[in-house]
Amino acid sequence: MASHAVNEMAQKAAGLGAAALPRPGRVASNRAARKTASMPSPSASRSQQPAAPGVAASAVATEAPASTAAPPRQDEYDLGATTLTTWLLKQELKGTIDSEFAVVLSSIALACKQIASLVGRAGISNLTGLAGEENVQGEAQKKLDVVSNTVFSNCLRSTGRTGIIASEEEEFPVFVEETFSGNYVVVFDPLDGSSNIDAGISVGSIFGAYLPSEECSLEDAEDGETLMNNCVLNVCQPGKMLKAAGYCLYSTSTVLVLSVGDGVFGFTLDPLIGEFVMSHPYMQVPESGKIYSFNEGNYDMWDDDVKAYIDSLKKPEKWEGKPYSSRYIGALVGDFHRTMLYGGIYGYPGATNAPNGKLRLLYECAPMSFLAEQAGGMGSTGKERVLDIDPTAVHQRVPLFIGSKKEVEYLESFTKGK
Ligand SMILES: O=P(O)(O)OC[C@H]1O[C@](O)(COP(=O)(O)O)[C@@H](O)[C@@H]1O
Repeated sequence: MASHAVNEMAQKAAGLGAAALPRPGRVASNRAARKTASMPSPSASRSQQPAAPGVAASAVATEAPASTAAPPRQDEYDLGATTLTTWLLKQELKGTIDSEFAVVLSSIALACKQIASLVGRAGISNLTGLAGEENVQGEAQKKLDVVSNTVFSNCLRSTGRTGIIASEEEEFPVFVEETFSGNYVVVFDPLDGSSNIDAGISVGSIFGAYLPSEECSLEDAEDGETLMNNCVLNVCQPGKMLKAAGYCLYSTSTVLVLSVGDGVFGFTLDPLIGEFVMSHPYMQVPESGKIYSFNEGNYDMWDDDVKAYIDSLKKPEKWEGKPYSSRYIGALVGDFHRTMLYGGIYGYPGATNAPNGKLRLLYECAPMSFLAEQAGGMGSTGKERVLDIDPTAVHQRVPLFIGSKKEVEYLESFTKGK
């Protein structure tokens, strides 16, 4: 079933007008025509940003301030809680982000709200099952993979502040023609863990946002090919350059977790008012936790050092008589969210059939590692810090071990330097 047919179904399900869903994936062709258009140059926009110039987002965990209590209620209609909107405003006032970036993050929150409602009603709106097409990774796309990608792309485009978007579901980064300032670069996995959809088990969305690269301006692209190269270069930035990262969990509740480089905050969607309300201020991943989350079905294909590590977790005598517990949802967002709250480690090692594992650096491993570090945890390939890796391709895969600091360090004691 062609993707636009799936979109039509989503339109019906989401009650959106036909015009609202432009065809995703329009790339460079219109660029030459717009060459003359007086778009602000990426470098100009960067200097206007109150960003910490040239410094990668702080990887140091941010301590919670003395009081994270909600502000006093003004009256009975005062939510008495911090919503995502008011939190973004506070970040702007603090100069951590600017108004244009706040618009981009709000558009991502809107996309997550839409996806939450589509996921919640998938079984009764004919949105379960396959879309009949494969994505660039050779994976059979679920209908909701395609729909979530359209929803995310639409929301980002509608801001006029995103210059380039790159999705797990799109082979190439997309140059956003509608942009008129900010030119932020946004990478995303619109629906992570989609193999869980039809069974109604947790899934999620993952995203990361960068400033446009100064080294390769979109302005100077003479033709479509150069533009595409510049788009790819803009997207392929190391995780330590992230300006923000986050995920949204679609499960027993819908929880949006994000960081703009100054701690990690979680917001739960209140279905009564349709707003994300702060529920997890200054998230800190526990320093250790006796929960490991690996797909042990791949055990025989792992390196010996990873096997030795996993075997060690199961030896009760090593852990005061109580071995580690195994938990695996099969959706990175769900397993990572639990790890952020309870501690422990999630891992997707390389294997003989997939030496770099399964997960994609740009829109899965780097955003999650940014969050882990902001919350006092770690993100490692087993050999190096995920955030230090310079991506060489948009859909590049790397092994991932992420979670509590002491747990990842213990893992690295098996894998590093061997
Ligand atoms: O089924 P496996 O091999 O354990 O893989 C599950 C992992 O793959 C993922 O589903 C990633 O892939 P998708 O983004 O394509 O869903 C992760 O969320 C999850 O942790």
